[in-house]
Amino acid sequence: MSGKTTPDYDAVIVGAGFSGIYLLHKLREAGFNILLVDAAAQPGGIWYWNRYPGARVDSQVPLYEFSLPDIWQTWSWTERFPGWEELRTYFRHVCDTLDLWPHMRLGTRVESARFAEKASLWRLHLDGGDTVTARFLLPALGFASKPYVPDIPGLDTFAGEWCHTARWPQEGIDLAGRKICLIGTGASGVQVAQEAAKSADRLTLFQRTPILALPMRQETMTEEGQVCEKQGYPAIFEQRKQTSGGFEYQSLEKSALEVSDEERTAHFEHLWQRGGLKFWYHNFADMLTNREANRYAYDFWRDKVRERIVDPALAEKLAPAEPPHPFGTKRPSLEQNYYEIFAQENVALVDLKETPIVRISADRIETQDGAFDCDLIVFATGFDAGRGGLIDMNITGLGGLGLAQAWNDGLRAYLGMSVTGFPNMLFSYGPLSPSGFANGPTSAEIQGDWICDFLIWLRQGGIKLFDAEPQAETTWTEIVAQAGAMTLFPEADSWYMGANIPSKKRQLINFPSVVGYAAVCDDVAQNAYRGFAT
Ligand SMILES: Cc1cc2nc3c(=O)[nH]c(=O)nc-3n(C[C@H](O)[C@H](O)[C@H](O)COP(=O)(O)OP(=O)(O)OC[C@H]3O[C@@H](n4cnc5c(N)ncnc54)[C@H](O)[C@@H]3O)c2cc1C
Repeated sequence: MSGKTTPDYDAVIVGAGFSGIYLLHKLREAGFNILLVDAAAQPGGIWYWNRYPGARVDSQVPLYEFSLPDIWQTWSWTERFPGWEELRTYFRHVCDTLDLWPHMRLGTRVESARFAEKASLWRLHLDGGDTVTARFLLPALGFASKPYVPDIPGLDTFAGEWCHTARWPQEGIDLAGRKICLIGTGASGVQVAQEAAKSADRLTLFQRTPILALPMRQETMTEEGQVCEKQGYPAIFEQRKQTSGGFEYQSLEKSALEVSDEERTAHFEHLWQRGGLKFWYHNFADMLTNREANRYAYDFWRDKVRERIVDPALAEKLAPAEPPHPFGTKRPSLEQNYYEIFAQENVALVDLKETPIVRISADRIETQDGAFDCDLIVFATGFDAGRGGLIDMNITGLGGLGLAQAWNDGLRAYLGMSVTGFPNMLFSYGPLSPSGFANGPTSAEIQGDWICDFLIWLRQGGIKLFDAEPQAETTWTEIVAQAGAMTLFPEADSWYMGANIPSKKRQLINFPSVVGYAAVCDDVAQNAYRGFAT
């Protein structure tokens, strides 16, 4: 195949999560010849890899599903916050209903992708040795394709089992009777902890920063109940595009500082009782921009959590009197009984700020002040978010420039989809788009529709090549930084700021408004795809 100037496909999509599947459906409908490749053996994206005990979504349905009527009219959920098994079954239903299987090559990793300049096409090397070519490359790798495992001395000498939550063995791991050391208290750490506490002989949870977790308030859902609810779905799907997080509500228009103490507390209480992430996205207008407003939210959260913890020393570690960072500037997760598990005899908390890990040996983790026996280490230590999966795909653009090299001094991308020097490539749910702040399916559909329209426009114009103009890329990258600077996000050492990965440049990696982003993308499209050289 090498040397051909006519590509095998109009486009190759990499990734079979919400973004890739939506793109495949839209582009096929528009008459393009498409191949979708995914390293995972089943569709579902992160819900294939993150199948640890307790893995479930924090965005409730119907927000966390496609808005395509053929799909939701023929599907019903059993839980408001579905787990990974149900999400995987949902994805199979989507692929059956939309007849996507013939266009998908699963269990196949893209090892590298190189832009062939003379032929103006992408050449992809797949594991197993095959090569495919495409006019357009559409990586839909999500932000969480590259798990991060900290470099702790001695891990190679550990005699037990260890794994990252996003590389949980597909056959599962029985947690019953195990001595488990769980490192990390982000969303995945909370979910594993709740499950492990049920049956582990010993669960030791290593915390660097307390998670400011919110009550999930899970609900079971019946088919009959959903028949009624579905009447409201089209409005909800429309509404989620009009908000900053891609959820059903926007933050309030009021400041937390302009209302009385009673009114403020009543709104906090209302959000708290309703559960889910609403306390994050439907709170006062200035919660994420004003320290004083934010502090009210933190204090409310702290007092609610402390009511559930009897031991004052433990309460200070899990819900400190002073906020570890402004509320909501690290992704809050949802919990079901997280704060209660620490009262169990088989559960212990280790504060890594007080006593950092020194090394791992054959059967224990050693910290500065103690040693903790274990036969299973679980790393819930997050991801090299945004860029990791793209860099690992070994993408080479014009003049032999690799993406890793292009991002050496920090992330840059026009509209969070296109990097100058990497023509005919558009990625979804990537860095400098709203991704990390956006409800997944909302983002998949907004970007998927936009990418599909762009490829149709190129086809209509007989245009075979586009590249982001350097100035457009620089301007967008600055806009994201400026938007971030107006918020409290830069005050936290979070993955949103790239701070979880040693040597990663500190910058806000996502644009903090879905609706604002969609408006800019629309405007670019209305203006003959301004900022793209063709
Ligand atoms: C544990 C966890 C919980 C989450 N919870 C929520 C939530 O509550 N709400 C929310 O909105 N979002 C949540 N997210 C974010 C989530 O990523 C999005 O909701 C959504 O799944 C993104 O879909 P995607 O298609 O863009 O990417 P993904 O679902 O990440 O899919 C990317 C796919 O690309 C494939 N891939 C990567 N590299 C290669 C390669 N080189 N070759 C071949 N295939 C490759 C991967 O195998 C993967 O299947 C969560 C993420 C994680 C990790």
